[in-house]
Amino acid sequence: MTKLSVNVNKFATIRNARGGNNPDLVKVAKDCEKFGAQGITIHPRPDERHITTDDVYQLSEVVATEFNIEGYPDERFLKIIEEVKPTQATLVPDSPEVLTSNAGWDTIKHASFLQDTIQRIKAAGVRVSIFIDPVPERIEGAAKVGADRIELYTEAFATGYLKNKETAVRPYANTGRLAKDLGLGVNAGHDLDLNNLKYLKEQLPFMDEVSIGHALVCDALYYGLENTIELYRRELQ
Ligand SMILES: CC(=O)[C@@H](O)[C@H](O)COP(=O)(O)O
Ligand SMILES: NCC(=O)COP(=O)(O)O
Repeated sequence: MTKLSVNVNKFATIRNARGGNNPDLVKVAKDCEKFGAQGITIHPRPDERHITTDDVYQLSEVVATEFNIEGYPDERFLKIIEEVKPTQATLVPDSPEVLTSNAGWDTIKHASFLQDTIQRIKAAGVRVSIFIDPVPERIEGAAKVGADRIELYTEAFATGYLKNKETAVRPYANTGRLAKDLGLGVNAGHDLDLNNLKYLKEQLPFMDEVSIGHALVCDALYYGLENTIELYRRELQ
């Protein structure tokens, strides 16, 4: 089964736009789970443009499904992980000023840093996933540095899907199977939506989790949150 983890960053973006507590992120997360989300994902960026540090601790008290915290593993992030102990930490090589995540890890160039970081997070009893491009050598590198899972960075798939879906999915299917053969779990995320998700699932039936935020929140503006989560879950059946 491929679990749907709803990334609630953009609900926090809307909330922060007016400075109050509407939408209430704790209520949103609980409702997402009530409507069928099998996980909640957040990405507490250093500038707190959406998810704040307070959000992290408040959500950690209420998330009853899988709690996935994404981010660059600096000391601030690692302290949060060690204190909150989420289900999963997803390491993303983002610099603080990026508009959104735009690259996966070079697990060869940064092997030593990743190995030490993963060891520290695992010592806290937290599962570790590495945000990664579908490059075979880097998938092999993820296994070597001790990751539990990879998260395939699917922006290139989403973009290519609109032109030629077979070509777009091929590197993801190949490296996803390689990861499985190496004993890694396989997550996927970034720019997945109601148009491309079903095909990705058909070609990578072994995926453990997809984390979806931006498109899902946009769809919820039209279809409502409960209906939208049901629509995304249906694409993963
Ligand atoms: C790692 C990933 O692809 C997403 O979680 C992305 O980081 C979303 O971040 P924003 O919501 O800030 O665009
Ligand atoms: N890891 C991907 C994620 O959490 C959400 O990415 P997006 O759907 O907002 O592009």
